[in-house]
Amino acid sequence: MIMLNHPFEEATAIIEELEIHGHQAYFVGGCVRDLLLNRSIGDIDIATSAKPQAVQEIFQKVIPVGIDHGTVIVRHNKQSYEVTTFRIDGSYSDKRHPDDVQFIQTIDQDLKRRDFTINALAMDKDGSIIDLFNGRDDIKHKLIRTVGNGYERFTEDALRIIRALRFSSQLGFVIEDKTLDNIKQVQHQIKDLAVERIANEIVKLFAGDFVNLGIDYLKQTNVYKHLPIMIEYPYIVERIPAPIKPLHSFAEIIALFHHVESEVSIQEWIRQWKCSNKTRIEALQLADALTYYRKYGLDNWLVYSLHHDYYNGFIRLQNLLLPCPSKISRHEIDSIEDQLCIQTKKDLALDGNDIHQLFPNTKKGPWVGHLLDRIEKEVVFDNVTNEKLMIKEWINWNPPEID
Ligand SMILES: Nc1ccn([C@@H]2O[C@H](COP(=O)(O)OP(=O)(O)OP(=O)(O)O)[C@@H](O)[C@H]2O)c(=O)n1
Ligand SMILES: [Mg+2]
Repeated sequence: MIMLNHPFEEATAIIEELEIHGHQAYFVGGCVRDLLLNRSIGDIDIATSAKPQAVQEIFQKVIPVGIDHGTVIVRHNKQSYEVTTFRIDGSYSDKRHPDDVQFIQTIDQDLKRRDFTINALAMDKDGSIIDLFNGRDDIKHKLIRTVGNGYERFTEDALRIIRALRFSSQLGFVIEDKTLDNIKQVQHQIKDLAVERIANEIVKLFAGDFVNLGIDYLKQTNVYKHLPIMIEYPYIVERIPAPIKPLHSFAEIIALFHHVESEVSIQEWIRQWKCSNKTRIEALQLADALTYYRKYGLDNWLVYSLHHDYYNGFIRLQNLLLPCPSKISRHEIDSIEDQLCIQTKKDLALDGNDIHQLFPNTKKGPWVGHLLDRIEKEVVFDNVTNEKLMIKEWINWNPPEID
């Protein structure tokens, strides 16, 4: 038995409440695995014999996020807990009714439907563990192994193939031989998955502490040949520098791939992987910064153009690509930032109106913007002081090309 501390202690109240109402309830999945591994606990998931309707009646604050699949979020002391009814998935045994799930009364069958032995653990409120598939042994031996027949587990949900690789990357675990064979047999089904689900797992894979192991599996299994863009440009995976360090976002991953094969535009990555606008902006900024660095190195303009939030991502990526002695530090970037005399174009001491007053007889046009761009660069590089008079003087010597 294990002494349960935070965050399990707080969640015990949910299990007790379900038990008081005559139901069974356990901690399940990743939280139990991570507890045994001494890793920080992400979400706490609870499995129960109570039907979703009953769960909703027992607790005051609930969010019915996936009633059809038996999942209700219970809010307790400002925390969210996913409470899911014991179930077997109809879709797994009968592909004709994909959303058909069947609620059941015992946890055994529920554990049997899960992906890997290390994830098929349940724990009661006192810390006793139910381990029907030797998940604890596999944790001890650092092994990723499917529960039962791997071919079936992966056919039920091909995302589990990518999950296997991402767990190896997060935990530094080896994929057990048969499981690896099954991955190779079923991987062509990856193409039918929603790309957003794959992207979620790929982000975790590239963020893992053992990312190089994850990437090795990606190559060794040929799984990457079933992923968008990598289908068409399989060699880009070979071009990932090795070893790498963990990356923190999908945008960083895209920027890295774009750097090793610029023929695939950021836009294309965003389109095929259905990324958010936020990811698009971040990836474009990072890719621009890497390209600029390759040409000019680290200077005022690079730091000025790159959004503050992406400094660390840029450093992470750039340092993968640079030999050891020339690595960039955050301190280096911060001290350049501190000395920048403007933060944005709006900080320029002179604007479009001022320019029109300087050239009262000249028609408005794109030349005004171009001139401002040049001024901005001169000011950022400290070639011109950011004062109206000084800038006007500069314009005198560097007259605009009027279109
Ligand atoms: N395709 C999937 C996804 C999930 N699960 C089961 O549902 C649990 C919870 O899923 P999820 O939160 O996605 O994964 P975790 O293992 O909890 O990992 P993480 O720590 O990243 O949340 C898993 O442990 C596993 O038992 C599964 O069997 N098959
Ligand atoms: Mg989880």
